[in-house]
Amino acid sequence: MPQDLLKTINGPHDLKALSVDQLPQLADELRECICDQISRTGGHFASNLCVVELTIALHYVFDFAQDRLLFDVGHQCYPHKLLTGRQKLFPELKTKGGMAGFPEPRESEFDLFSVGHAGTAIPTAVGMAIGDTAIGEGHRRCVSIIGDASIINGVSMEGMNYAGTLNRQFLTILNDNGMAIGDPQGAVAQYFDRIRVSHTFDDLKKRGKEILEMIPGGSYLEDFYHRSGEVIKAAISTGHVFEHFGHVCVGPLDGHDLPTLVDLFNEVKDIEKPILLHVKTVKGKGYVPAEGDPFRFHAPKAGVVVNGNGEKKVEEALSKGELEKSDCSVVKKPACGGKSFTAAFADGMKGLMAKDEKVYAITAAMPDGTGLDKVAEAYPDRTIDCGLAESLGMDMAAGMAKSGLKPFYAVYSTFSQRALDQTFQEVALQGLPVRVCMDRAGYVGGDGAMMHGFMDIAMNAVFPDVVMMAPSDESNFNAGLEFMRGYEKSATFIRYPRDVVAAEELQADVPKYELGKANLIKKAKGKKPDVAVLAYGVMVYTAAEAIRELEGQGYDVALYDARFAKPVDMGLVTELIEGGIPVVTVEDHGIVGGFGTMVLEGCNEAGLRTDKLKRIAHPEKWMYQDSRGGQLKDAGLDATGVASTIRKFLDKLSHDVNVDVKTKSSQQVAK
Ligand SMILES: Cc1ncc(C[n+]2csc(CCOP(=O)(O)OP(=O)(O)O)c2C)c(N)n1
Ligand SMILES: CC(=O)[C@@H](O)[C@H](O)COP(=O)(O)O
Ligand SMILES: [Mg+2]
Repeated sequence: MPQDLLKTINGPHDLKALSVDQLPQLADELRECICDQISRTGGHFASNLCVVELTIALHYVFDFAQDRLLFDVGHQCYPHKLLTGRQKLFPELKTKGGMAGFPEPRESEFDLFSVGHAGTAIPTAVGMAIGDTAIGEGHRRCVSIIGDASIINGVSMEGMNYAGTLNRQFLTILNDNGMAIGDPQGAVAQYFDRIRVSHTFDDLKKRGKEILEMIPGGSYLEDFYHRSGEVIKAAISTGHVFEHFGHVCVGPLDGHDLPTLVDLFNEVKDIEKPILLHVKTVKGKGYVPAEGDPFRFHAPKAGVVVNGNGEKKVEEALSKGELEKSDCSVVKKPACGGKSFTAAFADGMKGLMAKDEKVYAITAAMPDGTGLDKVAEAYPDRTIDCGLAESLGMDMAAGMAKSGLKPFYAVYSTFSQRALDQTFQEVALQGLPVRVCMDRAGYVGGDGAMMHGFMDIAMNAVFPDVVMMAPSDESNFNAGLEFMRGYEKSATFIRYPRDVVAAEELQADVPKYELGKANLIKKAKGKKPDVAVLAYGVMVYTAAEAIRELEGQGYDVALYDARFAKPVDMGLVTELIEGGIPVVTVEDHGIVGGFGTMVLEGCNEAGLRTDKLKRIAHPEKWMYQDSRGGQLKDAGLDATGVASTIRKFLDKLSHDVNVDVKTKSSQQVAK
């Protein structure tokens, strides 16, 4: 398809110039453009296909140069970006200088917040509605789109609760595709499922009169009904759960029925009430394999989606009965070039669960991302998905630990931020042995600034007694998990990156984890090394590579796997500093409050000199979308960067010593 219409759209004004009859073709072209792009670069897929009609209809009716549009999570913003003048950026999706994978105000005035975490759209929309009204801009309409899984997130519900009291236009679109990344969890998901049948507008028209009979006479809804347009009359819903949150509820409607959506938005756009529009959609709509398996097509890697031609082949095979919808796994994931830390975690967890029936695993809507889907296959009764609710996950873990279980909460570092207060009060303050396993710790690559795990040490190390660890490779991961299983005195945290574990490990026999003890990986050649490197987590391997370069240049370096950021191995640090050996820390975490800073603070507490201590960590700046390798390089955290920083540090120290010696001798001469 040549995408003739799409090419003419440089902004919503061009879209508005089309006739409603042309919109379905535009929808097809948008889908093809997205399929083509994702086949080449990977990216969020099924959710974008899902909102094509909704996005077109919204931009067709509203004016988001003025009005407010907020996407929850934001992983479904590609059609929006393609309709708001960003087609040229799309080929470089999620790469440096290219299009961000999430809403990004730096890119366009049509994106209001830089977001990727769920639960943000409704509460921020409430704030904007209040703010706009207060400053005399209340004519700006406010619209948010949220998925069926994200709406159960605590802060979404809090937003709905407040929104129900707003006395102005406020439209929330519940995009109910019956999916989170995997299956949605909980009672609300079951409720949505019961009202899953998607009514076409024609069906609904037949129900129009029945609806009126269901509306209590004299109620605000009856009054509203009589003043409403035809679509609202047909689709107004009574008894919807969000009616009790003070919203007029409309739907469920078919979220792919473009003409009806356009009519509906025209009818609701100026209604001065909070309205909840419930639409039923198909995640992956229009790409048959994704419709059959939206879980696998949530965010496929490059090559998983087969471009236009391949799609036709799949469709053909389906129509000939050569392929079942459920069998769409014929479209294989490309080899990822090594075992991921996530896979190592899943294997490690299975090992723990095999030997200890008190071990339970929890995820908050990330079974695939955290590897717990594999664990659930082996231990379905001891693996819990609590839904898209990180704070709930943390509190459930607290309760389970209190009952005597050994909960391991697998959560992305960035999403664990959403459970900070629960970690503080319900876990740490109680001294409960919750085991928090933080995946995606460090730079994550293409998802960009909001998804890096750059503050998990800073955020959690402040709690007295907790233990913080990071494994350098798979053997250390297993040893670390085993330590956590046995440690009952407090919460334990382990962090690991969106990366692969080393195929060849640095140590043949990995010693057990001992609280607060680093592990010597490589001795210096001489008695007193030029420098000792204490690396944290996977950075041990980067440091080892940097050291090979330094040794080639004549430096004698010792390497330690720090293992613990809390407690820091102060015995080792004291020995090194008192022995006059410069110490360099290396980590994939923010410099503020990171492992190196823990060492620095430890030295300060112990009255040790810190002039021979150097921290290598994330610089204090936002790091936007790029490959993880690119981000590490930018931060000076690739092997070359680490070697160069160490070299400069040592050069400076020897220069300072020389200056010192010269100053002293000239002072002696003067005497
Ligand atoms: C706080 C938070 N936790 C987890 C995620 C990871 N995540 C991204 S999309 C998604 C599922 C969202 O489901 P839904 O809201 O129904 O949207 P859909 O993907 O179905 O379009 C999850 C769990 C996230 N982005 N933010
Ligand atoms: C939108 C979202 O939050 C997730 O889909 C996230 O992008 C997944 O990241 P990974 O690819 O690292 O699992
Ligand atoms: Mg959904």
